[in-house]
Parts: sequence; structure tokens; C-alpha cells
Amino acid sequence: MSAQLIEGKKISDSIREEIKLEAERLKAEGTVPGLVVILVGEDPASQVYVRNKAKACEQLGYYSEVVRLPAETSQQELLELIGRYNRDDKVNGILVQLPLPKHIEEKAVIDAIAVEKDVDGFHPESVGNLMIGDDTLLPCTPAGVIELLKRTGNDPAGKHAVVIGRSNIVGKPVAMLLLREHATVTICHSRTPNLPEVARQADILVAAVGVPKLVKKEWVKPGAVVIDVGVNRLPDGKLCGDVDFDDVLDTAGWITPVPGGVGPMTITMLMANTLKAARRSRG
Ligand SMILES: Nc1nc(=O)c2c([nH]1)NC[C@@H]1CN(c3ccc(C(=O)N[C@@H](CCC(=O)O)C(=O)O)cc3)C=[N+]21
Repeated sequence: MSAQLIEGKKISDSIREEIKLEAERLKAEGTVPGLVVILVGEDPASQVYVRNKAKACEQLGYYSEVVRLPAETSQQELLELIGRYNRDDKVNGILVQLPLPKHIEEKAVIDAIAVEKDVDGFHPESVGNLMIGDDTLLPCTPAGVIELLKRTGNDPAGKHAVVIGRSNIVGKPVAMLLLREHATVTICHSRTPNLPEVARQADILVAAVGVPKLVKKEWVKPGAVVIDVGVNRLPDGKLCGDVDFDDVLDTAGWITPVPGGVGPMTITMLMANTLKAARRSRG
């Protein structure tokens, strides 16, 4: 039996319709959601993402700015720019595209973003809020994963979720969100012994390591939900996940494709966060 496809693109489109209606309501009350995306340097993959984010803003009628800065921009200049957007009432969300050039300290930049405009959910205060269960802007990719599960009827409550990867942007926050949704959560990484065996315990398996096609059918419990967060660019230019999709297809019960799975949800959750930040800004 072949797994059911989790169609991130379709689910994402229908959430964007919901967001659009809410954005129109907010605009009728005089508040236009606004997002600024700041890109330092010329990373080609980043260029694509930034363009997609600007397109999403346009589609939803948001105010949006894209700031493209040369790779030589100093940390001080970037921090000053962020300071200006922190004080700019037209802008409800500030996103600085990562990774940054090596001479700029990522942490200093993330810390400089006003927490109420932190639509990436990367600021230490946002992370702390998530940890203790306070209302906050959630990191986009992890929030997208939870939406995909809920909207396909795969409620994490009572399930064993195994997360492969422990990054601050995906692994750790997605584990925390799954815990909040009442899953039993195991976090694995490169030092985990018998990784395939642990993965095979999962009712919900989330792969977020950045190793192309790492997860094979032996890693998957028959019928499990497999969520592939990987975005690996292969030498031929094609996008590929952390899961060997073709190998796993007949074992998994549900599976996200790459592209068309988690990726589109990330941008949709960014739009949802910007809307939320705009709504809150009215006081
Ligand atoms: N501050 C910051 N926030 C981010 O959220 C952030 C970032 N930096 N740096 C880079 C990563 C990557 N990322 C993606 C967003 C959408 C797709 C996406 O829409 N992917 C499409 C395909 C796009 C394509 O074909 O290239 C898909 O999976 O279907 C992928 C990856 C956000 N990131």
C-alpha cells in the first residue's frame, strides 16, 4: 500500500485564503500588516526564498519591503537598520534571512529584533515563551509541521514522535511544539546510537538534519506519519529532502513530498505571524 500524500502546497493555499480574509478585516479597521525582509549578500537560494516571501505578501495585500544589502555590510550597519524598523509603525514583522556572512554575529542580530516583531520566533524571549507555554510568535517551520499534522487528522496527542535533528530553528522547537500537543517526544542526533531503530519506534517521524535521503524504509514503522523538513539542493539543481521518498513510500502511512510539503507551509506561517503581530500592535 502506498502512503497518503500530505499536500503542503494545497494545505498552504487554503490557509492563505483564511489569512487573506482576516487581513482584509484588519485592513478595514485601519491596520495593514507589514513585513520587512532583510537579505545580506547574494546567496542564490536565499534570493529565491526572499522573492517567494515578497510574493506571498503581495498576494495577501500586506505592506512589504525587501532590503538587499551588500555582503560587506558591517554588523553595526545591520543593527542600526534593525533599530529603525523596530521603531517603524508600518512594519509589524522583521525577518533577517539566515545564514549571514561570517563577519556578522547571528546572535547579536536576532537579539536586536524587537520581540513583538520577531516573526521568525528566533529571539531568546520568543524561545523562552514557547518553552513555558506563553502566547508568542512561533518559529515558522515547526508551526507549519504541526498544522500539517492537524489538518490531515494526525493529532500528535498520545503518539510517539521522534525528531531527528536538534537545531534551534527546527529540531528543538518542533520537539517542544509536539510536546505541547501531548506527544511523547524523542529527540535524536548524530550521536544517537541505533538511529534507525529509534526512528522505527515513531508514530510521527520528523526528519530535520540536512542529509539528503538519510531516512530509508527500515527506519519507518509501517503506517507512520513521515514529515520531511529537509531542503537539500542536489548538484543537478533539484531539491531533495532528508527522506528517501521512493524507498519509504510503501511503508509510511502518510508522507510529505519535497518540494511541495513543509516548504510552502513555512512561508504561510510567516504570513500568519505577521498578521498576528499586526493584530497585537493595535494594543
Ligand atoms: N530568517 C530566516 N527565516 C527562514 O524561515 C529561513 C531563513 N532565514 N533562511 C533559509 C530558510 C529556508 N526557508 C524556506 C522557505 C520556503 C521554502 C519553500 O517554499 N520551498 C518550496 C520549493 C522552493 C524551491 O523550489 O526552491 C517547497 O518546498 O515546495 C523552502 C525553504 C526559510 N528559511
